[in-house]
Amino acid sequence: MSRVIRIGTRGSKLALAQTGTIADALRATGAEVELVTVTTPGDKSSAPIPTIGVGVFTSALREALLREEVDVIVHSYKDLPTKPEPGITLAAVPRREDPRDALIARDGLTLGELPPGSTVGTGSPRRTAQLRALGLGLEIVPIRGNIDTRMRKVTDGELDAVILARAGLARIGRAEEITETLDPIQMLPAPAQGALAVECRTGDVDIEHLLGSTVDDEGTRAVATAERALLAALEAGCSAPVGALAEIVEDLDAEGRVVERISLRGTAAVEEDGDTVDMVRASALADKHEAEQLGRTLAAELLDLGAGALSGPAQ
Ligand SMILES: NCc1[nH]cc(CCC(=O)O)c1CC(=O)O
Repeated sequence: MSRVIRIGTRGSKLALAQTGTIADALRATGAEVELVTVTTPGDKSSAPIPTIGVGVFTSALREALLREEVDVIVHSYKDLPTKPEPGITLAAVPRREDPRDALIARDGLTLGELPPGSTVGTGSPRRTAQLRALGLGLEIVPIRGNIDTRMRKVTDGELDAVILARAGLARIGRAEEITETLDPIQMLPAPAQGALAVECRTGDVDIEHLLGSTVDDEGTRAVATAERALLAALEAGCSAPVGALAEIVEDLDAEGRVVERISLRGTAAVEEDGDTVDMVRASALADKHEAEQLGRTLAAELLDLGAGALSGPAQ
């Protein structure tokens, strides 16, 4: 392509790392790529994310895309609102990193080794609810800030531990400080955690085809679709207490042939007067081409089990 491809990015270390992988992949095809930094209101605010809403990091990037200041934008998929944005196309979902959550604790401790009363920092209602459900007697401390700021609270001795997405730590080169990668049986990740969403303007077919043929990964798209359909059906924003993990698994069909299916596990909070009183869990299996339906079916099951129809920021 003869035109220079402008990729819009936030200025954080994580955003630059994520955008960098897409820029590198496009450059490898011979394309000329330029990075354009966009400052979002979410970068300037110090309010807790559940208060300011999930859209704060994405809307400024989308506005820059719609104003034609940039041609491609890259998000952490889990930070995207579930509602589609008119004029914007999800052109690629690249191969996902490890979706699990990670513990960074003092003295190399694991979750099970933290004594009752230990302080664990997280700003996520999903992580908070699942930690409480484990019944370890941990004290959950609300925190925010970028990954480095959160990690510093452990190295400075202010907190005993923090929980962060493994993918983010890997992307900024700090995965070796993880003291335990949490088993999804204890802690289901956020829907689409560890995956990226690469967007372009609807109708910009050159860019759409380029992204689709270079960085899109069909399997990741399928699992992320199942997880996000579950989230959407619960009408929850990314900061609501919902966890989901879909995986491609091999199964046998009626004739004994090996086929790929999607397995989906989900968890959601049972709420009373806005407080989480319990977490319910369920799982299901479906054909690889029925990702969306699988997510909706599992959401219906979680609602039957008492999950609250969530009213969180669903922008
Ligand atoms: N909500 C913030 C956010 N958005 C994406 C990531 C990490 C990368 C990812 O999950 O893809 C993080 C940090 C975290 O949750 O630890």
